[in-house]
Amino acid sequence: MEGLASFRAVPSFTSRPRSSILGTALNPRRGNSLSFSSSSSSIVRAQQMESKDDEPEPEKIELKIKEWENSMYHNEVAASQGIRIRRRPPTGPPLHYVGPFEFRLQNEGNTPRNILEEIIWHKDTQVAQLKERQPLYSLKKALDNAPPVRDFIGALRAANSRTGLPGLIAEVKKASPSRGVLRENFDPVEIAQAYEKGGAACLSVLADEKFFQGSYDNMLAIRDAGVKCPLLCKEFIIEAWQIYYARSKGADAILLIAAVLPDLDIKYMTKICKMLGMATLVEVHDEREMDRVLGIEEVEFIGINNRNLETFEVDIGNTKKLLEGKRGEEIRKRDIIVVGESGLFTPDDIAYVQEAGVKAVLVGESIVKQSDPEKGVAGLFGKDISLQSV
Ligand SMILES: O=P(O)(O)OC[C@@H](O)[C@@H](O)c1c[nH]c2ccccc12
Repeated sequence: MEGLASFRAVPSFTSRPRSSILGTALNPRRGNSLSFSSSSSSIVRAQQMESKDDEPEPEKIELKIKEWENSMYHNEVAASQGIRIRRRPPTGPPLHYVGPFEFRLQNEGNTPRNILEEIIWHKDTQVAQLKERQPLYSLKKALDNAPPVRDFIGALRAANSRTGLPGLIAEVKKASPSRGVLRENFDPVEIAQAYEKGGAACLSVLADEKFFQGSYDNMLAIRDAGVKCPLLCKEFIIEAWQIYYARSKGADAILLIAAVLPDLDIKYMTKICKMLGMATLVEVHDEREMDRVLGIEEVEFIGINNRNLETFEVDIGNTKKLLEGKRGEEIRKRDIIVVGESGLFTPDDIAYVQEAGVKAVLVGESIVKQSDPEKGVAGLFGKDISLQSV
């Protein structure tokens, strides 16, 4: 099993473990607990906690360290890359007495610092439950029956060539934490069909139920209805398992958020998407994230989110800012497709981000809340961009 390390437990008779106790694992045969201290290598030294008088014989103990070690390693690496989002609540209560409950600091212990962190902590629990129900080996079998993958980036390039405007990724989104319910009478298939008729090149389908009232199954329903637009699974990816799961539900592209994932995760997950024939949209919000992502050679498809996912502030000037100077030159040299995301409502907004250098736009609110989303698409671009029009 991944992350399992086996070693010979070398009984130690020190009265207490070295350094801080970072985790414990039960020794299945003896019911006692082991402590292990921090170590830079993936094999940690373990020490018997048994009291001196027991004569523990050396024994081969398998110690599952994946969660503990990855959690420690992940947080350190993430912090070194400027990632503020923690993958899961810090374990246990605050490490020191913080006074009566009513005087506790808001950010003490297990309180998420912002909505993005709250969503990621929810994902951590949700993905663990989904994996229990459908382990990776069974998911890989489900992939044999998945609908064929389609060329997401190719569809955007074709639309851009056809209309001379940025290719539209139209978002099937019922609600969001920042805007609440956008559309009460929400039929994902009807909305997808209207977007396609209006000229959308691709669709973005929210999968998260708790915060966006979305569903993975909406992707299958949209495909079963005969919609040809390739689908982006709009989800908060924290583990590779989710990529396989999205593919099994008909996704053609995956979103990876740089504010959440360290570089190595982005690199690794991009390779998995490529192996599955899927596109990987890597999303950035600021210069540091853009520079990190440009440093990953596998990246060919970048989204600039004009919305700060921690504060919900929206500024379409963000797209222009991140495409200026050396960054823009690097992107053009590598022919990286850039998507302008969020806060786009009018033809002037589209013209502004197109002038900045995007070849595609990701739009949700301004068209999903229209009574006729097909007309909403024409209103967004200021002209009919449907296949019948040009
Ligand atoms: O509804 P808007 O402002 O048009 O934004 C759409 C899309 O960009 C937005 O939903 C989005 C882009 N990246 C995200 C990451 C998580 C959640 C949501 C998003």
